[in-house]
Amino acid sequence: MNSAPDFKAILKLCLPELALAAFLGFLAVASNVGLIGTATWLIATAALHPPFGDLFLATVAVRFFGVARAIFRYAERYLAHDATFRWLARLRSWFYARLEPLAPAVLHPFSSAGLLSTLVNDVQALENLYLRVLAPGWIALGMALSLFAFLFCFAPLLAWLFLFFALLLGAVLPIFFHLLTRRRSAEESWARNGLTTTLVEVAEGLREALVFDLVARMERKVAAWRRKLNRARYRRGGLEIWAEVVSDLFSRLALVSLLVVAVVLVQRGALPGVALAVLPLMVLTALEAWGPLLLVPRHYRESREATARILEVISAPSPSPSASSCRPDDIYLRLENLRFRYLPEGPWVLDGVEFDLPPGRKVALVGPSGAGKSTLLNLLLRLWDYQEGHIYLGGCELRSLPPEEVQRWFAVVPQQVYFFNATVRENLALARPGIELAEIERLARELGIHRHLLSLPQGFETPIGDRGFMLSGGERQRLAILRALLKNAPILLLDEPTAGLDPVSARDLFYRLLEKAEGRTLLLITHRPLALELMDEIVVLDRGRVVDRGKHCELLPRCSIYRHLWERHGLA
Ligand SMILES: Nc1ncnc2c1ncn2[C@@H]1O[C@H](COP(=O)(O)OP(=O)(O)OP(=O)(O)O)[C@@H](O)[C@H]1O
Repeated sequence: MNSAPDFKAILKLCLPELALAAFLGFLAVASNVGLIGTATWLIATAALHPPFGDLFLATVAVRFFGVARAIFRYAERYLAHDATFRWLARLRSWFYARLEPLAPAVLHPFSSAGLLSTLVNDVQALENLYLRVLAPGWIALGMALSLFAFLFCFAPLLAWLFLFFALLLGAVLPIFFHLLTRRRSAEESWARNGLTTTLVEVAEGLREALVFDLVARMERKVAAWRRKLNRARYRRGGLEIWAEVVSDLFSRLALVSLLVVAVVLVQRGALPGVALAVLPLMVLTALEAWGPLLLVPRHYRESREATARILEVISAPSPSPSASSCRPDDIYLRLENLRFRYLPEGPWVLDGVEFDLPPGRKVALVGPSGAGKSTLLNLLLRLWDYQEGHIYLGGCELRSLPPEEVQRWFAVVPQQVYFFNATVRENLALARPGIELAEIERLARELGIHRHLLSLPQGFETPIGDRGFMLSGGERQRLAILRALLKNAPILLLDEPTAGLDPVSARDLFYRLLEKAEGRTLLLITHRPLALELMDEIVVLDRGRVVDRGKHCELLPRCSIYRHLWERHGLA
């Protein structure tokens, strides 16, 4: 499934497999009603001492319905759960597949806690769509129609009375209680979302909370949300208990009414005496299937809200291009009058940037903090789409190329490196699946970081924890460089690659990196004057504009921003 479905399409996704399960559920309830009906008939008739032959068929029917009820119930549960779990798994994979190309540009209005809650809770909430909305609805509807037809054959008045109570218990009461509890349910889901978001914030910001002595404040915040959630649950639960009591009272009232009418009909000779016990008991048994209908409107609304949140995320316009037949014939990168801003009304972060990056050339992009250097790197990787101007890669407009195609040409060391919770080797192997450890070690040796990696507790097999938190800043940076080089992509994008290393190690590692990157195109983003004299060209960026460009020795005397960069580091 490629296009974003609406609520109806999500419903249709689960219909075919689950319709069979619901039909089996209906057969289970019908068998139960049949069992009660035939058993009551058998007992009532047996009291009149008829010949055994008259009871034979009913005895067989009781056995049949008894066994059928169990088999149908088992088959329904088995099929329903199996189909629901498979459906949820499909829904999650589909949601993730839609989510992936959106990251991070389109997702940035959503908080990570919100996304997590959508991926886990909202998809899970759709489980109720079948189990607590569709199945009880279908089963009750099927039962209402068949029992109505059955009763109509004996006594139309009883059939209409049954239909009246069926509608009252199955539609009027649930809708009435839903209207009554709607505000409470909304309060509950608001409090649940608040609690989830706060808990994720607390988990992510624990270190800062400890450092700034905010733990007590955070605990109070969590406790406040928990109290709000408990209060909302308590209020909603209280109302639902009342709803159950009222619904139960009405089913008893249905039984009494049916009995009264049946007595009158028997007295008038319109019904055989034995029907007095059989028909009302069958109705009472059938009405048990009406119990779950009380919560159908609530679960339906929750499923709709969950679907709306899922659709809100995945319906965001994806940066995928319209189909383009252009294929880059080389790796010549050209930026022409490039303009970009993060928000539609926000300031231009890049404003008319122009420069070329021919194959094999080494260019540094320097400038003060906030000049837009990392932003430019994100545009080159197609993580965001630019609004005006052009970026050409091998003659093709970058925007018209699929992000996967673009990302194939680049290896990157970003400012904030992400590592998976796996071993050093596994994280490095991501650069080139199937790569041999020997090759990783060879490159690590050439970069001069082999010794560092071997000094870790289990060498290359050391687990590095979530986001690599078990490594030092310098170790993370070394790994990131090694991983980028292992990718063997023709263009290297380095955003402050040696941040976190002391100046001597940084210089040593960078020189080795340049050696290994010989022949590849290199774009170095930095505001530290690191080996800039070795660059073919230096582009100076300030407030989103290229203010100067040239070689180190040309820029130093004439460009004040560049000179300032060196002076700040005491090098000019
Ligand atoms: N996701 C974002 N949403 C909105 N604004 C952003 C976002 N990321 C960056 N910016 C803004 O864009 C501007 C350029 O940021 P960018 O990170 O590209 O600068 P930089 O030159 O790389 O800075 P530094 O050298 O400090 O890393 C800044 O004003 C920053 O606040």
